[in-house]
Amino acid sequence: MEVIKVENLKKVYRIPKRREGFLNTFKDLIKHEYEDKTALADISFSINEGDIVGYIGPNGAGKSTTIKIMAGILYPTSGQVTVNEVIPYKEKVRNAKEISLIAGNRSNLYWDLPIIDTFELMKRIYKISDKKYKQNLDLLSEVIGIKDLHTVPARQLSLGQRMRADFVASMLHDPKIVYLDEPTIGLDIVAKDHIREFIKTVNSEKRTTVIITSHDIADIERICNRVIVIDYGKIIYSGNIDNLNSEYNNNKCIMKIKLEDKAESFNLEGFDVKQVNDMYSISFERKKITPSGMLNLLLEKGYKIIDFSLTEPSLEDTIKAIYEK
Ligand SMILES: Nc1ncnc2c1ncn2[C@@H]1O[C@H](COP(=O)(O)OP(=O)(O)OP(=O)(O)O)[C@@H](O)[C@H]1O
Repeated sequence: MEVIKVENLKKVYRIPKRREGFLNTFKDLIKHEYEDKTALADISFSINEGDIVGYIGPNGAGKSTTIKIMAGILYPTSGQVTVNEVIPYKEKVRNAKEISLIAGNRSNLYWDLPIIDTFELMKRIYKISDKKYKQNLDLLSEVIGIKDLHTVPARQLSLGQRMRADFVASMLHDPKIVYLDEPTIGLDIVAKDHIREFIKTVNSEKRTTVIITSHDIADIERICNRVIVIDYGKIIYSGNIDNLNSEYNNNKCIMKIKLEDKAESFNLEGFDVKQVNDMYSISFERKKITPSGMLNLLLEKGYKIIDFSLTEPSLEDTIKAIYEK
């Protein structure tokens, strides 16, 4: 079932022009001039219930702008967004009941209060019943591991603990859709894994739809079943992660070999060869030659191979290649 539909979304920011110099600053105060900045040129996609979608792109691509429009914080310049059959920026309150927006660089917790007080406040704001509140608080605190921290003020928490408490605060009302903007930014590897597992658990137990933006490709690789890549406010890829690798890398693979005779010079015409320490790395496309075909070719040419390994470009390599294009 489709829960989010975005059609021909466009967002142009109007920015006041600022010129250098005292006189110009004075003139700018009297007569405002503006310039247009297109953040979203034309974005269309739909997302089904229970999907975990990675919404990625380089800095300034338009990810946060899209999320803010879907969350009802911003109006688009043109186009249409429907979230749970609601136009989010027109019916903000109705929309807010069904969603949650969690940003790694901002907190929803009250700084000086014990975190349980923020949770209680969420209970009142969202009119959560006593039964549901208790159930969710117990379950979420247990899964994310903050049961012992309920009485600690937010300002005394580490970044990782604060982030986990933020997740609990934002999930108490059982949102159908969760927007995550850089949810693991600044966290250590263990804390990142904890957050990723939590997202997967909530998604599978409650069928929560999750849209996540992150510059940490591991977030996308570990939890998403689909990815949308945008750049300059346009979609450049939408589909599953495996296809992304084959579509952009032509099923490239890299064979690293170590030769018996270290002094032997090595070159393979028609292939990209690099020397890395005492090994050579050969890049080739599977559709041109299979890995076993490559091994046979090397043996036929008389090279004595004493060690070898085969790798495929990581998702990070693929996405880097897309951004560079
Ligand atoms: N409030 C604003 N006023 C003017 N321009 C803005 C505003 N917010 C964003 N922009 C511009 O719109 C474009 C898209 O910004 P946006 O924050 O959506 O990108 P992003 O993909 O989230 O980037 P990042 O990965 O760096 O967070 C950028 O060029 C940015 O400078």
